Amino acid sequence: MSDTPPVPRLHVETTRVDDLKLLIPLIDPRHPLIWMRKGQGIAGIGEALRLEFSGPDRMLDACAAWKEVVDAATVTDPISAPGTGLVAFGTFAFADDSAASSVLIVPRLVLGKRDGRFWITRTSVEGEDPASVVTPTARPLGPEYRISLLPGAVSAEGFRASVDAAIARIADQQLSKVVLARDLTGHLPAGSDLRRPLTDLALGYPDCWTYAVDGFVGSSPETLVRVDHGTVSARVLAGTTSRGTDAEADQEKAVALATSTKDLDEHGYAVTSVMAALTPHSRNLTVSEIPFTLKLPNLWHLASDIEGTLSDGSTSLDLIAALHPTAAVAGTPTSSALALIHELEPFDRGRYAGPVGWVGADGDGEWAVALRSAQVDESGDITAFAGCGIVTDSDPEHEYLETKMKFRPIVEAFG
Ligand SMILES: C=C(O[C@H]1C=CC=C(C(=O)O)[C@@H]1O)C(=O)O
Repeated sequence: MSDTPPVPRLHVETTRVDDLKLLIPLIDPRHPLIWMRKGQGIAGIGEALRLEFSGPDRMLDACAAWKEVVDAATVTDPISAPGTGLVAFGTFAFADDSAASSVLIVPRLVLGKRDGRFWITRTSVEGEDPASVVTPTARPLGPEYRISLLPGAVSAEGFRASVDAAIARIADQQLSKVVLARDLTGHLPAGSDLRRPLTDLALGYPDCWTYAVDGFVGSSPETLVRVDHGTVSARVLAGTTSRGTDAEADQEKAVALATSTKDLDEHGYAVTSVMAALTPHSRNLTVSEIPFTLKLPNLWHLASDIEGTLSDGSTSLDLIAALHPTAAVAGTPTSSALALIHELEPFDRGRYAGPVGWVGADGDGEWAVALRSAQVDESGDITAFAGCGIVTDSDPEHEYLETKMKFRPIVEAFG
């Protein structure tokens, strides 16, 4: 007899509503579920279904489990737009051997806004009274709090030493690029309202994907993959510099980044890895001819947009499984880079640099690379990571300062 629990039969109903003002005040202060950019997106409340995965096949297992959930569900969706109908929010661990769980969560209630359309999706499990899924009202934010995030397992010196070691391995031709991270840790006061940092992130970084799934929060500028009615797209980032202190200096920084051989090399590895992963699943795949400079409040990135048409019916979950980990967060070649990360980073990255996003019933979805993130545990412990691509011309002090810039969104949202 199989001991696999039966797949729950979900009853899902989307209805159009006239208006939804701000999404964040509507969500749970302690267990927020959100995915938004430029003020649009989806917010979730409660859990109708939670699926957990781990190990090397965590994403492929999620694909299979999601298909069963979709097949068993009854969905009424008169809008049929990205984020309507049955959706799950998801976050996946970076490493195959991570102790962090990877999850798909179907909320009881999803509130969505996109292109002037607003909707509410109610989900109940068969046997439950659908009327028990009540519409929330905005709740005032809880008391203000400010915490310090301090170096955790890796000190500034430790990070610089790891970068030195990585440069030596690259010089030895053991690999071409590796992405090394360091951690900051802190503790939140009991009952802290996570909608506060999320509001700061969403307002401060409107062009990034602001996300919260299972205590994992952040604002990422990097789209791992987006699948929408047969089109596939991604935004690859790698190569970073600081913002200038005035308009002229800022422009000079952008020009220097766009012409830096070191950053263009670092970027090239990341683009190649994404193209290689998407090519078997797409046709007409195009990439920006030369990388462009992407301006964020805390830094400049080199960016390339990739777009194509899906050729094999892959879902967004299939594609995150194919793409992860790209050379923007691991390195090149992938296996040597992962081995070096394992050797030089004395911590489990958890969900940092893994895929975070959502998937719909038809497999479409939007996934970011979980950068500029922090994991908040039930105890209030918080851990954040930031990393940099190391190539042959990297400089340890420069890379350390780059991690400081990358921590800024999280450090300022919580501090
Ligand atoms: C690994 C991170 O950023 C990646 C994405 C953009 C630019 C990067 C870089 O310039 O090193 C990294 O590849 C991070 O933010 O922790």
